[in-house]
Amino acid sequence: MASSIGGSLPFISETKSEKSLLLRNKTSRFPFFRNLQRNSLKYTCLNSTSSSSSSSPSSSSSSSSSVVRLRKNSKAVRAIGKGLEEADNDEESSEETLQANIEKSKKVLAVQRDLLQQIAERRKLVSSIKSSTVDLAEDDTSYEEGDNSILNARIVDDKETVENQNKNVTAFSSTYAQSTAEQKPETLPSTANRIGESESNYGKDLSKENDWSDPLPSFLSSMPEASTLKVEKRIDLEEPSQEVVNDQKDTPENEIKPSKPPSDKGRTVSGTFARSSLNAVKKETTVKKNWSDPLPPFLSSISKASTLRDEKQVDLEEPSPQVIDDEKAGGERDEEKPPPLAGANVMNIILVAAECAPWSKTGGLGDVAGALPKALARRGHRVMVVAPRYGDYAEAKDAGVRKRYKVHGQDLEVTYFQAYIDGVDFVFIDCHHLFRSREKDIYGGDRLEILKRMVLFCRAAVEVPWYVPCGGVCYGDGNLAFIANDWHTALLPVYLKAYYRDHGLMKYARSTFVIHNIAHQGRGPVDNFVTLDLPEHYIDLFKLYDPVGGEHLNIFAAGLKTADRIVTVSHGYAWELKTPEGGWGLHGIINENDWKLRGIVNGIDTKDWNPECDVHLSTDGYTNYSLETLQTGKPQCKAALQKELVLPVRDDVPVIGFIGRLDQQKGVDLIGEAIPWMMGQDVQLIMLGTGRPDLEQMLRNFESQYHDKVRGWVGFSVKTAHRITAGADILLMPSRFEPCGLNQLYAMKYGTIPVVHAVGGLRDTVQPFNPFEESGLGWTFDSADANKLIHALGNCLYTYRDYKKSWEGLQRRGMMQDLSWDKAAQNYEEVLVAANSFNVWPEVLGRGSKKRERTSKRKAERESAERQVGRRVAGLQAFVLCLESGRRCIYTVPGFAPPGEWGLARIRDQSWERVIRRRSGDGTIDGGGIVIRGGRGRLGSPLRSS
Ligand SMILES: Nc1ncnc2c1ncn2[C@@H]1O[C@H](COP(=O)(O)OP(=O)(O)O[C@H]2O[C@H](CO)[C@@H](O)[C@H](O)[C@H]2O)[C@@H](O)[C@H]1O
Repeated sequence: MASSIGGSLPFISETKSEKSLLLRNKTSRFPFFRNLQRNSLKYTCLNSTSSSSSSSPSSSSSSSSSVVRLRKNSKAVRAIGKGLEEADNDEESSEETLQANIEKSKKVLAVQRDLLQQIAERRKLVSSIKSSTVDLAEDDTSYEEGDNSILNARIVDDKETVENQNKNVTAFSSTYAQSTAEQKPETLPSTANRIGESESNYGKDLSKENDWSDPLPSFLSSMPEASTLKVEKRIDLEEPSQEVVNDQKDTPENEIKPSKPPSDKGRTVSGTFARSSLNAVKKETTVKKNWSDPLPPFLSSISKASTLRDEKQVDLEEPSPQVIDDEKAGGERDEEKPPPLAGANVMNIILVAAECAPWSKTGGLGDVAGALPKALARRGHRVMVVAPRYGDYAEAKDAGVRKRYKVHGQDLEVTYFQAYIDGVDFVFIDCHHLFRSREKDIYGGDRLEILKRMVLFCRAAVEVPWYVPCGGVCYGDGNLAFIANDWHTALLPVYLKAYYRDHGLMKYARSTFVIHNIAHQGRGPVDNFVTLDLPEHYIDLFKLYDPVGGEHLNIFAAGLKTADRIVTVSHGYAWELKTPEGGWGLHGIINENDWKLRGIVNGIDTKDWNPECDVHLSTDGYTNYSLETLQTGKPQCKAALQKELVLPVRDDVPVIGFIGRLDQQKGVDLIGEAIPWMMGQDVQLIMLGTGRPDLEQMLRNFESQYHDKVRGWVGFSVKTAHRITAGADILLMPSRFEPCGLNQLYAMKYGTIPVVHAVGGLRDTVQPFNPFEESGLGWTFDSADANKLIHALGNCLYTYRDYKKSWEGLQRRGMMQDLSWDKAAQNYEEVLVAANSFNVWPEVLGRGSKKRERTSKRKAERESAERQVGRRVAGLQAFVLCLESGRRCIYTVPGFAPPGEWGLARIRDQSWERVIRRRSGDGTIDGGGIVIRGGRGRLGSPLRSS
């Protein structure tokens, strides 16, 4: 019988020690179970008793001890048990007596069953109350609105029911409690409940932990347990213990799944826990709100817990700031702050330029200096822009740093102003004497004066990472990359080398020199060298002889030679620079340094130059427009432009725009040559520019001569530039050379069709229209010739008039391009990484061959290299870059990757040094470096293949 009962009721069949073990297991996983353990063991005895007494009359001792226990625990049970004892002692009893005893036994069982039944019902009731409080907590609105009558009635009903139910078990539980000397008072109220928990599992397999759970995590489902509440409370108010977190993770029914895969595991777990805790707190508070004292014991304890959290209640309707912060922090970090796009290549970048939009701008350089750094910052780099302070810039505050420099015998004080905008530190170097006086004409003054400005600017700029704290911390030279731009800052790489690197300082700061326009080189007499304040032997870097300038001092040349990398702003221009026509006397140096030159096409600032949100289109009849509203928005802008410039407001006439410096480069004179033809067409021409006086006058003449068709705006107006770009149908760019050109990019973004001379960046960015395939972005002409311009413009006008669909296709294709800086920024990053890596090479190679020296220095080299690359390097894979006689030629270790191009070198059992030496030993390398990617390991240690 016992076995059969045991078989069907595994819990009963378990030995005490087994059950104890089971409970201990539970206890170890759920802290609150520790408080249950003692009581649970008692229930185990009780259950054993009942099962024994009912299952096996022969096991009298067991039966009798059970009855003794029952007597201790309940008056009713005691009375019946007494009857049983008497029955046991009377072996000669009649059959009726036996029958009576059996009946009595049955009654005992019936009473027990009844008790169990009541307890089970009570437990159900508790569950339903809990779920109703969960509903309440979840439905804050209806609760808050005060429409609680039905709810309150139900709760009162429930409460009464609970109290009635409790009365039924009070005698049992209180007696039991009294008889249990070691029982702690605070656990008493929940005793019955625990019985309920135990007994409701009667007939179930308790080894299945599901029996202990409801949909809530187990520590929450045991809310009635006061001690449990305390545990919860502690957990809620403090960080969850690792054990608790692990318990949750380990326990299937308690799984609290993170909503997102944990990037920061600890934080996610913690955040999830905080949310769970919040729910628990909410439930408890709701209970407190609806139930008045006297409460059933287990609810009193909830009340106590709630009271203890009174100060938190305000936060409960709205989650506590801490919880929100936690969640936000987790969420934002996951969603809004993904790992940097630059990954392990993250570095400190300082872009130095003579102008920076929107504070100072005369052309495209200002645009680039204002936009490229933001794109680099978006990739995760720490980025600074250093520019002169020509005026009062509202955003920039005095950094409180003062420095003095002597330039050309003049003692000059420099101050630094600083702003942090869009993730970029903008540092403006102020020197009233040299910069502030030039607000209206930043490149004005005589040659020496300009040279002095640039000398001061570059000397101060190269030291900014040491003196100007940004966000409280100076950049320093760790993993630092300078980006110098055009001749104005070509001295920066030279100063970096002469003042610092030659002396073992800023050893791992690198410089990249960007060519926006090689036509301006900072040429001057060789005598000007003294102004540069450089060691005598540096003069060779500057001296240049060419048929145009004779022997002269060339700032641009020195920058090209000294920089670690050279970038120019398009692929086409990179090629042109190497030609005598495009190199402007520097093509020889460019060719020599071809290995470090790369073309990267500019992007555009899609916040500034975007028809959808262009601030200059929000007034005066202009409107913002998008691809969807192109057909209405753009004509509206066109009409507004015609109106503003007092031209006939006509939708059917093509409006041709020109924006740019009025100089030889921009080919504005070609427009002059084509004007007679153009005026024979039904067109309107709007030109905006400033520059050479003769060309400015030309614009004025055109306007007065063709007043019904031409407007020539002489001046610099950013607003008008934006409005022409939006209102014109066609943008003319007949530049003789154009390193990149930004206006054609802006035009395409605004649905304005470019007609350009296919040169430099214009050729790279404006694919010619192909009417057969309906492809391309505009019209190009292949030489700087007025007739060619006329031919291209004629085709364009023809399409505009007669092929509206093709025209719209051109507009849409242009607008749909991704012209943002993001791609370019990624390319710049590659260049900066290469600049950083390149110079590992001579330092690694340049050591003596003696083994001891090698060993002692290797560590320092390795550490330096690691510092420079900014992380542990090498390991499984390495790129080995070697240079051969000025040709860009990248080798890898023979046998492991194809030579002559980038390749993956899987280097087996070869030390870093041996790799280098083997290559250098066979005479194929006369310069070069190493780029290391990924993996773990250390430079200098054996590199093993995976
Ligand atoms: N009168 C005026 N009023 C208002 N705004 C005016 C203006 N004249 C010009 N601009 C603006 O200045 C910028 C000119 O940029 P460009 O790239 O066309 O020429 P720039 O030759 O100065 O730049 C050099 O550097 C850039 C950046 O690398 C290269 O794209 C380019 O080919 C190279 O010559 C545009 O934003 C344009 O709207």
